[in-house]
Parts: sequence; structure tokens; C-alpha cells
Amino acid sequence: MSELVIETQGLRKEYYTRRGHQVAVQDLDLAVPAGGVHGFLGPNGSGKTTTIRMLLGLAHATAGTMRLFGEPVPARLPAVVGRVGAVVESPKFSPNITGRQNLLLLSRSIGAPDTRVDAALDTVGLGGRGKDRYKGYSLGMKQRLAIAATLLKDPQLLILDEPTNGLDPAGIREVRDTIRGLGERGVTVLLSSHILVEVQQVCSAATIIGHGRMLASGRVEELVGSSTAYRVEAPDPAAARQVLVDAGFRVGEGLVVETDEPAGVTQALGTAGIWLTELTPVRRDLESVFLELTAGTQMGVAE
Ligand SMILES: Nc1ncnc2c1ncn2[C@@H]1O[C@H](COP(=O)(O)OP(=O)(O)OP(=O)(O)O)[C@@H](O)[C@H]1O
Repeated sequence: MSELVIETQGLRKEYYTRRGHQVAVQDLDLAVPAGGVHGFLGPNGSGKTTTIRMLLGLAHATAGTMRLFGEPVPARLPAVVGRVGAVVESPKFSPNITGRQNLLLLSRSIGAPDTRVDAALDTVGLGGRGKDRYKGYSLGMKQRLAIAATLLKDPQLLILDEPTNGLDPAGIREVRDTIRGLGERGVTVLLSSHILVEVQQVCSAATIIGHGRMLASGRVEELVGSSTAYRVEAPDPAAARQVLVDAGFRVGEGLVVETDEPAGVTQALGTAGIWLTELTPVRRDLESVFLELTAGTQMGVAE
């Protein structure tokens, strides 16, 4: 079994507000193994930011335990923080100096070698734009510079809280490519998002939460599950439908056959002299899984 980079057990966070006490995270057992991009998916208000803030020592847990690289946090956070980079809020960069100068200031403040700056800019695809002033950067470039800043200490774990929020499609793609590239380089990335397509496109595994609770966790293809329906294309759809119904198949609209044995579909049609032109698996996507799991998981005020 691979090493767990992030592990929480029974994690709970309650906030006390004028409306009562708000349970933001409850009984959360999060397990993020080393390597790859791990999606942390949940609707707005489901507890993603709160969880991340607790992991980083920015908020106190009401109950439960947390470990980063096997070390209990927050007690041992100082021992592991050098291996962790995070973009939780928009970092403050100086607008009137270049992106590269901003990173140089930061790298010197943390004692990292200057050579890391150019490597970090290259990694996020800003190698050619490092000498432009920060204030001229697009939102996507600003977000990539924020990621570059976290790379200065060469982290093994990167925690990104909704990094594509507010970006246009081009910016989303730039940041997404950057995250995918980091995962391929061996950095473990925890990517919090409520954008399903993003998680499906970038992540190898995901944890889905709703109402502060874990709803599902695993590799994306496991979460999505294997296909149990196939769309049939045939020259005479009405005839094909009749043959399939007679053979005992459940046939839905658009000649979608519910079965986990596509060979049986081919055989039934072939025996009747109907040669299908296409047999396509109808896959559930992460969005349908997410919507099924999170239906009715609105955050509420605890009694
Ligand atoms: N400082 C706070 N005081 C009181 N309640 C809070 C505080 N921070 C968060 N909450 C509540 O805790 C719940 C979880 O919020 P959180 O920001 O962790 O969710 P999220 O999944 O990150 O949402 P989003 O996708 O909108 O960022 C919400 O109901 C929120 O209103």
C-alpha cells in the first residue's frame, strides 16, 4: 500500500455563529496517497476550505486527528511544512514589479536558491512572461504565478483550493495543464473544486464530500463505475429494437440497451440478420455520480 500523504480520522469542525452552531466538517476520514492529482470535490459550503485550513494549521479542529506525511498536525506541522505548498487565498504580489522579481523576493525571504525562480516559472508555463509586470498579467497568469510561488520550496505536496475560481476558459485550461504537469512530475496535488469536469479531466482519484461528510472516495474510474448500458446504431432501428426486446433485453430511448454483456446484443441482432453499425458504451460521468451523491446535502445549522 502506498504511503498516505494526507490522512484525517474523525475530523470535525464546528463554528459558533449567531444562528447557532454550524457543523462544517464531520467524521471526515480523508486518505490521500502519494503521487498524482487527488480531487477534493463537493458543492459550495460542503467543508472543503475548512478542511484545508485545518490541515494547514489555519483553523482548529473541534475533534479528530490529522496527519501530513505521517506526522500528526498541527503538533508537528513545523516539521513537515517545508514539504507542503498551498494556494488557499490569493497571495499578495506587488503589481509594479515583474512576476520574476516578485518570486525572487519570495525565494530570498524563505532562503531558497534564486535558480528555483526560473525553474518554477518554466513549470507553470510563465518562462517567457516572467519579465512582464505583474499588473499586466491575466487572471490565469496570476494564478499560475501563485502556484509558481509555492514551488519555490520544492514541495512534495501541493494543496490548491479552487484554483480556477473566477478564471475564463483559457485561464482554466492554463491552470489545469499546470496542475496536470505537476502531477506527472511526481508532486502529490490535492485539488479542491466544485467543477466536476475539472476533476474528471485532471485527477486520478477523488474524494467527494457533502454536508461536511465523506460521500465517496477512490480512483475516478472506480467512482464512475463500469458501463452497464450500450447505445446501438443499426440501419433499421425499429427492427433492431424489436429483435432486442424479443431477446429479453431492456431497451430504452435512443436504442440504449441495459446490459453488461454487449456480445449478447451483437449475437441477437446478427442472428436476426441485422448488422449493427455501432455499439457504444454509455458511461456515467463524474457529474452524474456527484449529483446522485450530493442530492439533498445542503449545509444546515445544527440543532
Ligand atoms: N469562519 C466561519 N464561521 C462560521 N461558519 C463558517 C466559517 N467558515 C465556513 N463556515 C461555514 O462552514 C461551511 C463549510 O464552508 P467551507 O468554506 O469550508 O465550504 P467549501 O466546500 O469550501 O465551500 P466553497 O466551495 O463555497 O468554497 C459553510 O456552511 C460555511 O458557511
